[in-house]
Amino acid sequence: MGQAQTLKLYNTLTREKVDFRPIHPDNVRMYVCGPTVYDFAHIGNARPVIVFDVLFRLLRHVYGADKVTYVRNITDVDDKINARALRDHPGLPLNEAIRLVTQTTEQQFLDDVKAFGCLEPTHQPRATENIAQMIEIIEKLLAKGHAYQAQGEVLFDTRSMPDYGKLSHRNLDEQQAGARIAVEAHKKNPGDFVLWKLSADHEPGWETPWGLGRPGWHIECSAMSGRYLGETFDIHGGGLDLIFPHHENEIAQSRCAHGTSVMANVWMHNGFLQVEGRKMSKSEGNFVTIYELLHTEKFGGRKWPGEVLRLAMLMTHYREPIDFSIKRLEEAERMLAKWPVPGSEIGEADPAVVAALADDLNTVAAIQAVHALAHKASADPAHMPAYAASLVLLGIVPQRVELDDAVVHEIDARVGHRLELLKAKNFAEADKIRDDLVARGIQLKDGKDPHTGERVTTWEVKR
Ligand SMILES: Nc1ncnc2c1ncn2[C@@H]1O[C@H](COP(=O)(O)OP(=O)(O)OP(=O)(O)O)[C@@H](O)[C@H]1O
Ligand SMILES: [Zn+2]
Repeated sequence: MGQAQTLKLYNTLTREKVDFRPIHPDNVRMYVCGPTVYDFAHIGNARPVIVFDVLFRLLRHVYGADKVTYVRNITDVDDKINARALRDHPGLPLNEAIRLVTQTTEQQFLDDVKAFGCLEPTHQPRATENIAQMIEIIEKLLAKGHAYQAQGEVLFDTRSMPDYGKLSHRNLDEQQAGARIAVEAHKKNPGDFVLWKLSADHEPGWETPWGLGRPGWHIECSAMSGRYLGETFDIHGGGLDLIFPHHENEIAQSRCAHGTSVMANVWMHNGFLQVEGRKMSKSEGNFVTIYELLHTEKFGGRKWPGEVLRLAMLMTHYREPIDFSIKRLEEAERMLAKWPVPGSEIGEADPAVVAALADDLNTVAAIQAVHALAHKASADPAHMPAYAASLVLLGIVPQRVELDDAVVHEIDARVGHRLELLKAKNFAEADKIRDDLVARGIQLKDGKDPHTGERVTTWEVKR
């Protein structure tokens, strides 16, 4: 655990890699936008969860496990949730139906994420449990002239903030000039966004000075980050699609309400998981849910272990897009098959792994270093403790494989075929079979039957 290790992180705010210096090294604070709980999460949604789990692990390694506070929220109030509740539970009162949707979806999300070996964030606040904090921020914004009421809504006045648009590098004038859509009549500026809106009788609502209503999306994260991390904190993360408008508007609300010059010092965004070059998303309909991947045979005709998806995800740098495919999962699985199951003794992580991760989470280089270490640890147990510690940083635990009968049969048959090839002195083909099996983590041991003197081959799964 060395404080000497300086982390370099790419900051979307400045568009450059910076040396990371926490505001208080004994409480490093990170907020990551969590899921809106109306439907199963897809494997694209898993990317920020996994990427920021690696960062959480790294921060804990560098600053100490009890010196990092990680908040990932649950958005459990949203019009998409209301629509889903109406669709799925038409007989129930809306609020009851909403509770059913959010509770089951939230539980599903937590189960999904567990399969990826993610640590639990320090806090996982729900939006509906932070309404008072949202109201407080909106009151401040109104009092300071950064917000106004119009047609049953409280709106943020983007013109009231001179440097609005800094994160996404958008300029209000350009936006206005380029606006194709007519400005909604009640808005002062096209970029103004909803902080609060009135609810109809059947919609979920909370009593406020502006009537019974519900929050806009962005205000939730300002309220929850402020409550758990303070007005200014170290790192704010999420997927690339959140830069605008979500994060831009979080910054506007928090900075204007608190009178601060920054909300978070470092803004980090993961790239998209794509299918044939397009972002995996619910609206595109090109998604595979985490549940389907783990528990059904929908993707490639089989189930996939969570750690395989995790490794497949980390085989690309977090800011690059990933084109998702079965080939990629197979590649990760083959690599994992060669990694031994670590012993229980955890030593010091390999400096090469730490250095790679400290360079803006270079998981590609970190995995290469772990791979080399896995090889060494297989040959010499003295390397096991360092190997185990390095795996902890990546959050990957290679499991002993359980082979089903069909696979055992297939391997037996190939081993038998190889023996015949050897007898026929077709060494090239025989070696090909051996190499193939080795690539799957299956080690062959050639010997002689002590009684008959005949060549025999046994095999085992090496992990
Ligand atoms: N294809 C993707 N690749 C990487 N990250 C993604 C992808 N799709 C969504 N995310 C991220 O997942 C997190 C959860 O977001 P959210 O629950 O709002 O997803 P969503 O917007 O419902 O998904 P969708 O885009 O499919 O509608 C966010 O950080 C978002 O940036
Ligand atoms: Zn957010």
